[in-house]
Order: sequence, then C-alpha cells, then structure tokens
Amino acid sequence: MEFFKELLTIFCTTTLLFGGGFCYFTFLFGSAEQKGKRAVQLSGGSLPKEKVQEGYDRYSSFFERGPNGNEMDSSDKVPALVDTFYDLVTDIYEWGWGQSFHFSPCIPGKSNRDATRIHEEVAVNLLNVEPGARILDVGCGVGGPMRAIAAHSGANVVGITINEYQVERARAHNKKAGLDSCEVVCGNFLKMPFDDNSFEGAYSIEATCHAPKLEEVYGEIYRVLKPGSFYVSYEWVTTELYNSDDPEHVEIIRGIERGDALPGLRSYKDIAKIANKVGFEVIKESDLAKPPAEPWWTRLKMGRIAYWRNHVVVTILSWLGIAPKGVVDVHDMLLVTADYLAKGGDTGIFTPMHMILCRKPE
Ligand SMILES: C=C(CC[C@@H](C)[C@H]1CC[C@H]2C3=CC[C@H]4[C@H](C)[C@@H](O)CC[C@]4(C)[C@H]3CC[C@]12C)C(C)C
Ligand SMILES: C[S@@+](CC[C@H](N)C(=O)[O-])C[C@H]1O[C@@H](n2cnc3c(N)ncnc32)[C@H](O)[C@@H]1O
Repeated sequence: MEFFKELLTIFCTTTLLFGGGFCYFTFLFGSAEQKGKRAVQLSGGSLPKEKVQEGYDRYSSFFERGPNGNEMDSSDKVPALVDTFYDLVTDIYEWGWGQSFHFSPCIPGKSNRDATRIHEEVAVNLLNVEPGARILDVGCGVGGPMRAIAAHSGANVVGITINEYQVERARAHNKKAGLDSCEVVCGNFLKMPFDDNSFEGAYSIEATCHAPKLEEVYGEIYRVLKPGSFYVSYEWVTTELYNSDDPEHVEIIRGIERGDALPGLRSYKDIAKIANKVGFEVIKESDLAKPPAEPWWTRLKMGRIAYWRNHVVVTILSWLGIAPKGVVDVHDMLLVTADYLAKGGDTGIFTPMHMILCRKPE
C-alpha cells in the first residue's frame, strides 16, 4: 500500500512538473514579444486548419519550378501567392517579432520596440504632413507602423493589404488601441480601390518588394496622390556590393527571395529610375543601413536561441493537434530565411531599408 502511495506521489509530481513546465514554455516564453499572439493561438491565417500543409506545399513548390528555379517570374500569379504566404506567416511573425513586419537599425541603449517605432517615425517625418491629413500605407501588414505613424503625426492613415487575415488582425489591433484615425482596406496595391488625387501623402515599409513590376505599384501610388505630395518607401534591394557572378551571393539572394515571397530582388540602381519613369520627382535616396546606423540584422542573430525554442514549441503544439499541421514546415522555412537575411547583412550585398523620397509634381 505504502509503495503504491509513493508511486502515485511520484507520478503526480512528475505530471505537475512536466505539465507546468510545458505551459510555462508555451504561454510565457512562447508568447509574442509585443504581445500580439501566443504560441497556442498559431493558425494558418484565413486558411482552414487542414489546408495549411497544402498551402505551404503550394508555396514552396513555386520556388522549385520555372526559370532560375523561381516560378514567381510569371507575374500574374504573384499576388495570390503572396496572399497565401501571409496566411502562413502572419501569426508566426506576430508571435516572434511583433506587430511591425520590418527591420530597423539597432539603436544602442534602445529596445527593439523603440528602434522600430523610430524607424517608422522617420518615414512619416519625411512626408511633411499636417495633423488630419489623409495618408496611405501601401502594404500595411497588421498595422504596427500605421498605429505608430498615426499617433506620432496626427494623420489619418488608410492601410491596404492583400491579405484578408491581416485586415482582420489590423482592425482588431486598431480597435484595441482606440485609434479611429486608422482604417484598413483589403486590396491589391497594383490596382488600388482609391480615387485619383485622394491622398496627401503615402509610404510603404518593406512591402513593394512583393510587386513583380515596381512601376505598377509606383504608378498606382502616383495616381492616388494629390499633386505636390510626397511618397517615401523603404525598399528591399541588392547593394553595390552584390556580384551576380559570385555563386555565394546568388545563393544568399535566392534564399531571401524564397523565404520572403519575393518575385526577384531589384538592384538599388533601379529604384529611382522607376520612380522617375512613373512621373515622380526624386527628392532623396539613401541606404538607411549604412554607418553610422548600427546593423539591422543584429536583432535576427540575437534571437537564434529563441527561434530554436520556438521550433520545439511549434513541433509539440503541432504534434498535440493544437497548431495546424504545416506550421512546423513554415517555421523551419523561416529559420532558414533568418540565416540568409543575416548573411545578406553580414556581406553587405542586401539592404531592407533603401529609402527613396519622391514628390508628385504640382
Ligand atoms: C519585409 C518582410 C518581412 C521581414 C521580417 C519582419 C521577417 C523576415 C524573416 C522573419 C522571421 C524569421 C525567423 C522567425 C523565427 C524562426 C521564429 O521563431 C519567430 C519569427 C521569426 C523571427 C520571423 C519574424 C519576421 C521576420 C524577421 C518580407 C516578407 C518582405
Ligand atoms: C513585410 S509586410 C510589411 C507590412 C508593414 N508595412 C509593416 O512594416 O509592418 C508586406 C506587406 O505587403 C502586403 N502586400 C504584398 N503584396 C501586396 C499586394 N499586391 N497588394 C497589397 N498588399 C500587398 C502584404 O500583404 C503585407 O501586408
């Protein structure tokens, strides 16, 4: 009898320890840095749970076909694929990165959250808009930048994203923040549902890199801006250090494209030419990653241990049937992507913050 009692005590203690440990791991450690999502809430966006694996397989097979091993070259398919990509990654991004889906230079003594906000405020400061002005966020994600920019500038921000799930998330965050100066629309930025000359400013943060032809999205932004107003963009580009004859460079850039749903990274040299082509005057252009800015990829590298912990959390949750099947593959893809992005930063061949400031002439 005594023996059974002891056995029961050992069993209960072990269960408690393991169960408690797992919950702690998942709910506390596994929670979003900026409290957007928790590990147990990971979903496949607008995709039904049972379609997540299929969505991932469809996404990854795109990069195994076509010229250069990248079927994203056939541009009419890109918006739908980008939409699927954001169904797959939005929750993981929010969980592991926060509500702003972009990089920013590290600022010694400041948190990642502050450095992110400052990078967003830099963009709207360049637009020179008055409080109450109507401005456009091209490719707004779940609205991290939009909320920071509306609060900082007093402008009314309209965001557009192709992904329905992001619209839902962004609206919920806006409501929670009590920001009625922010509005979110679901649509394609290559064909925007807005009138000509209807915005007093526009910005895009690490979003137009998804456009197969930059002139299409820049042309649309030009159309909806009022004459005399400004547009600022943070572009993902290859830098002057990129050498297309170096197989290591090519591998890094392909790795970035594959893990970030990009139809093909452009060279920094193309951006101003395209802006001019659609009618913009180019006021300023610079790579915000250049010194004295501190490396933007430090944050990615610092997170490596956390990403491996996340891998364990995602694997267990998927095995328990809490997270959809397929989430493990998506997370694995992001693990690899993080390495390619950090290599792009280390070698200096890639920047996610090539800034261009344009003006629509009067
Ligand atoms: C602008 C774009 C997205 C940029 C970044 C916000 C994201 C690029 C790579 C993403 C991540 C990589 C590793 C993930 C990690 C394995 C996981 O555990 C937690 C989330 C990551 C850190 C995730 C977060 C977002 C990124 C940094 C592109 C798409 C144009
Ligand atoms: C990396 S996220 C950046 C989001 C936001 N700018 C931020 O910094 O948090 C890219 C965004 O561009 C959007 N996007 C990509 N292609 C699009 C398209 N054709 N039309 C509308 N939005 C698009 C995605 O849905 C996503 O919201």
